[in-house]
Amino acid sequence: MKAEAQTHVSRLILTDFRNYHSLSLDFSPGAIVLTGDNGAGKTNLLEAISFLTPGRGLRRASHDDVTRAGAMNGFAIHARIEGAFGEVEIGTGTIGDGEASGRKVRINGAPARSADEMLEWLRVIWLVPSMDSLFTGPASDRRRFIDRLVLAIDPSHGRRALDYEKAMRGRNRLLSENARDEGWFEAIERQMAETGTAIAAARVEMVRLLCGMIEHLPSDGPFPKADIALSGTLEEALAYQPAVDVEEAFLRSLSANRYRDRAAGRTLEGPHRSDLNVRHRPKDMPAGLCSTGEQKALLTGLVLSHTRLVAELTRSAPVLLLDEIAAHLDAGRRAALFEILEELNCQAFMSGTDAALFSALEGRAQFLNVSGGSISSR
Ligand SMILES: Nc1ncnc2c1ncn2[C@@H]1O[C@H](COP(=O)(O)OP(=O)(O)OP(=O)(O)O)[C@@H](O)[C@H]1O
Repeated sequence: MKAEAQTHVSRLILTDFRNYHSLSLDFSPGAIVLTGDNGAGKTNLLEAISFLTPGRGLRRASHDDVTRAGAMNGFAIHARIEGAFGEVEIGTGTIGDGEASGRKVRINGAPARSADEMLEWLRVIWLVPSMDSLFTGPASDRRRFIDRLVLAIDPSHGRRALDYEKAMRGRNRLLSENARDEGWFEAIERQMAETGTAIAAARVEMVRLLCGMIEHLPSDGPFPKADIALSGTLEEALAYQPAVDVEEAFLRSLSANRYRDRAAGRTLEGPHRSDLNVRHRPKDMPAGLCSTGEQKALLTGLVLSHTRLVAELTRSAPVLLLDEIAAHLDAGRRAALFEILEELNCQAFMSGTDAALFSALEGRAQFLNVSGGSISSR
């Protein structure tokens, strides 16, 4: 079943972003293949598109890092987005605003209330090589991953996470200062319990929805549904209790454990410590113990399931950024991926050094050559 509608980036204009001094490009709605040598600027282009969503983009880079070396005034990204709603112009960057004030977002020329406003128009999902260590790296990577999935369907999740972080930093400060002010602790812990429970509940819900979407993957083939089993640790426990009891339990526990946390110098429990478990079902094995290829297939299956989920919930297929994915897949897996992308009906940017890997898409995709900060059609 094809997603009914699609949102896509139809034009992108970059100023002083990474190795692009000045670039203006028009894109077609379907598959877009970016090929070029190492260091040409393929990932940089995908990264620019990832800035059309809140956060620090697919490399989690600072504004200084993404500003072209030697540029004096920051960077700017302008995009025209087309969807069932018609057209909208999104502009973002630091030009004229300086690093201290952060990047600004404009929608149709007017300042946005916050970066989250971009999510009303466009959802961007990515799969990049740095995610290859998702299952073997620290739990914080997996928390960030699940939070990004939640954010794509619930824009208020970012605010919640910031509020929780702020409250926790306040509690940690009180702990390290050996403060005894009950009133302060109570106020901060109440806020942590409220936002922390909401964060955990949103993650539980995402895991539940994703499990449903995984069922849409093919039964066999390169990204089979039978392989993926998902669960969260804290989230799983919380999922089976009514939210308010959980909030009260978390609050009681925070209060009861001040002494322990004071000794540790930080808050030892809460959603900032939870993890996402992904298992290879047939092997009954944590994903982190699987082979590199198996991990890649599990991750690809997860990202495709999330793409389908976003398409269903928002009634519009999101934009996908797939960096160097084709190089890791054999011909059969590549063909299957292209088929799934076509079925999902999303605009998918795919990069690689070797155009031959995308030959199956001849006549069905827009092919672009990237070279030293400029881009030409093939
Ligand atoms: N702030 C910056 N200013 C200017 N150039 C930059 C900046 N940041 C990165 N670059 C340059 O961008 C290039 C890397 O581009 P990118 O990562 O997009 O390459 P790529 O085409 O994806 O290559 P690969 O195939 O090796 O992954 C490098 O040459 C790097 O020096």
